[in-house]
Amino acid sequence: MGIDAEFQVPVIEFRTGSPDLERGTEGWHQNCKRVREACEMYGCFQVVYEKISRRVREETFALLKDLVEEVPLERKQMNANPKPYHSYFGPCSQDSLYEGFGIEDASNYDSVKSFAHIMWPDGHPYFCETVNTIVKQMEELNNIIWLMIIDSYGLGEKWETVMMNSKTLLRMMKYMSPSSGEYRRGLHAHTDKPVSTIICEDQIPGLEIEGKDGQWIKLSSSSTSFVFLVGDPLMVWSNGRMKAVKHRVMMNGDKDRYSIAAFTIPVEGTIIKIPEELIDEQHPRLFKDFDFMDFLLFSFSEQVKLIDSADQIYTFASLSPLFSDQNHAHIDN
Ligand SMILES: O=C(O)CCC(=O)C(=O)O
Ligand SMILES: [Fe+2]
Repeated sequence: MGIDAEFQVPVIEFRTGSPDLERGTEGWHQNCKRVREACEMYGCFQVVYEKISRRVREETFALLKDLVEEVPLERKQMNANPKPYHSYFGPCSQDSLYEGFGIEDASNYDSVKSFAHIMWPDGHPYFCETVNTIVKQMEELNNIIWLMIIDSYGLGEKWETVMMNSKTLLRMMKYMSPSSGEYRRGLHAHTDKPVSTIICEDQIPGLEIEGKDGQWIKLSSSSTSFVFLVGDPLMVWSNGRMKAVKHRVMMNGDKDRYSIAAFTIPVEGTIIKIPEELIDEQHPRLFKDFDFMDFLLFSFSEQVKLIDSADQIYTFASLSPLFSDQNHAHIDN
């Protein structure tokens, strides 16, 4: 399927200190509308957010490069967690360009500290401070977006608490550059299993999202922008209004790509449930309620490997198999 480099996903600017970020203002409501439209039409958008400084981004990526280059593999492999997608993955074959680390609940300083103590004997306090700072800021950005989503559907306070009860899983990634001239897969096409994701990349592009007709759209971000992606549980929560966008990472050129992603993971026992306000005659309930962790475990289980990533949520929670088959049958590449 082709690449459409011309096509752009929406770019929404959250200006620091402007009234647009004060809940209830005219500017806030305009942003709510933009965020909702982007999530419903594209399942993602780029957000310009200067409150997270270039400096903290640069420092984080410099530290990530040190981590990748300096720490021996045996230590990296000690970044283990029984929860799916929370651990270290090294290049598992010569074919693989991907290497990634996971820190659960990374806005909590102690979590970053335990990670750093495994990687470096002295616990690298500068790593802890920098990484914890950027995660807290990314979490704040995620919370603003979440409040905008709630307000865009006219929902009440109850939903704010549910969201604020989530934790942030940080993944830090390196994608090796392929041999010269090649255009190769760094990460397979998938939809995200956490509620939502904010991605921050370091200058080298590579992230692509699937557009309406199956064409791939390359995203290019700047040093002040981030990508927000709707995950499967958020799509369910919105009763299918929002789109969980399929995305992948493709590499070419001779530079490695580094990125970090803040994933929203609800606390243990959270039930993903469609708000009553989003169910009516025109919008009948499309999904059953489910425990978030059951879905995460399901989507990483052996039995699911043959199901396309975007279809897994329908297999797991759709109330109408027909809806799933007709709208989401496609073959992964
Ligand atoms: O590295 C990226 O830009 C994307 C990572 C991603 O999609 C994921 O880890 O789910
Ligand atoms: Fe992803």
